[in-house]
Amino acid sequence: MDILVIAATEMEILPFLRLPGQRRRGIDVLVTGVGMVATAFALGQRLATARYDLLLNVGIAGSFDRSITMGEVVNVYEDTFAELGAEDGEHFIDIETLALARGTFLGTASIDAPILERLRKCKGITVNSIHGNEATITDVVNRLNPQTESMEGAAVFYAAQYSGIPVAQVRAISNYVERRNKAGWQIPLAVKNLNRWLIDFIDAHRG
Ligand SMILES: O=C(O)c1cccc(C(=O)CC[C@H]2O[C@@H](n3cnc4c(=O)[nH]cnc43)[C@H](O)[C@@H]2O)c1
Repeated sequence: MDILVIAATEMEILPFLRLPGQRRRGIDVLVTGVGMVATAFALGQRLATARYDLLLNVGIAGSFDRSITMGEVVNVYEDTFAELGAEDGEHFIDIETLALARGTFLGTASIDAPILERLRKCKGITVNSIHGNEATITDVVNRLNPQTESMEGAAVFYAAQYSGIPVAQVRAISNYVERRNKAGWQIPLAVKNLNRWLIDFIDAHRG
């Protein structure tokens, strides 16, 4: 199985990148840069010249859901471009209601693997700006009821959908989505747990 692991930054998958090459055999890694545009561009370029059986987007993420513990690794099965649409005074009209494009995409990998199945399944949104304002957080929760937030997930699902390649998104929670509180972020814990999961997953699927 040819797998492409996609991460926004090297920092998020450094423990995986430090594995001996032999253990990473058959697995390609793409570090895209942060955000939807960088991700779509890098992934589009890669998929123009290489074939994969599975795209696996990994990274850290924020959580709206306080029942998810800091550092928990989750399976984001659905992801929405939360800012894609139009403002109409106080209201927001999403891109699907405008009938201009699809705004929500699904993880499509039918991986019969307990290692993926045992993760909590979460509904995610993808944003250009990390939420850090109580009013806009309330608005997006009321509108989309998301559990997680990243800056790339929906772009990876989009590229996978239009390339016809199965895709999964696995993220570890580094912070709660709240008024900006950088001191509360636990990036090292999230990166450690994410990479433990990734290494177990790859060991189970290499070959
Ligand atoms: O906000 C900062 O000051 C900051 C400083 C260092 C690193 C970062 C990040 O790595 C965040 C961007 C990165 O992580 C994902 N992520 C993590 N938490 C969230 C979130 O609450 N909302 C959206 N994205 C988040 C994201 O996918 C980026 O790739 C930030």
